[in-house]
Amino acid sequence: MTDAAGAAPFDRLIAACADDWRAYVEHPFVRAMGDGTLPEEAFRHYLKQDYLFLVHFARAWGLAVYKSRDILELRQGLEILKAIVDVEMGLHVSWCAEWGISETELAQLQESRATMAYTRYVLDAGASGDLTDLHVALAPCVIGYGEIAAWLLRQPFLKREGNPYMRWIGMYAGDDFMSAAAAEREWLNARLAGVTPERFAQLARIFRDATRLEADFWRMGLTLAD
Ligand SMILES: Cc1ncc(CO)c(N)n1
Repeated sequence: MTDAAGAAPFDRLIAACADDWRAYVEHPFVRAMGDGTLPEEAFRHYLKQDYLFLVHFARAWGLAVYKSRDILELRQGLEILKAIVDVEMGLHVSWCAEWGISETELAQLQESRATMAYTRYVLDAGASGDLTDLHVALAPCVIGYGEIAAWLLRQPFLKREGNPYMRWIGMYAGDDFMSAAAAEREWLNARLAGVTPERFAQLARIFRDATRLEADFWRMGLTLAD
């Protein structure tokens, strides 16, 4: 689906905050995973906070269920919610274990300010807006991580052998995540087609805010900020 200028609506959201989007996708944390130089301590900090992120991410999809207007939307939200709770969180816990982070430690984590800012922003965008506002706030996660993994795979500096972060890259570049990202992109393109310029500007603001908060999440990992 394209507009008169030939760009899909979701690509126009990215174009509306191109510098912020690039700063997020090509963040120093991301590059350091790619070339394998990311300190393990930074990755561990990120993994722990990402566990807390996933809890609120699941809540956000619960909110999507609540904001649904028909059975299709209900089903879509419910399936994603179930996938996060039943599959992704379990994977995350076992992955943390491999990185030396126990379930007990996860249960006692203190949430960092960057995690709070980002997750509560998304929940508020959804609570005060409609399902489209919520999806737009979630797009930097759902679509962004796929873009990041795909971007890394194209970089000449990517270290494929003996890189402890290759598995992270492989997971987000994998079929499961990529097809979820593609479905999200399609849903957004359909929803954004034909919105008024005023509405588009509103959504572009949410998208930009959420993108900047994702970049802050990377920075939190790098600086070990609490
Ligand atoms: C912070 C963050 N954004 C996006 C994703 C992808 O689901 C994730 N796991 N964590």
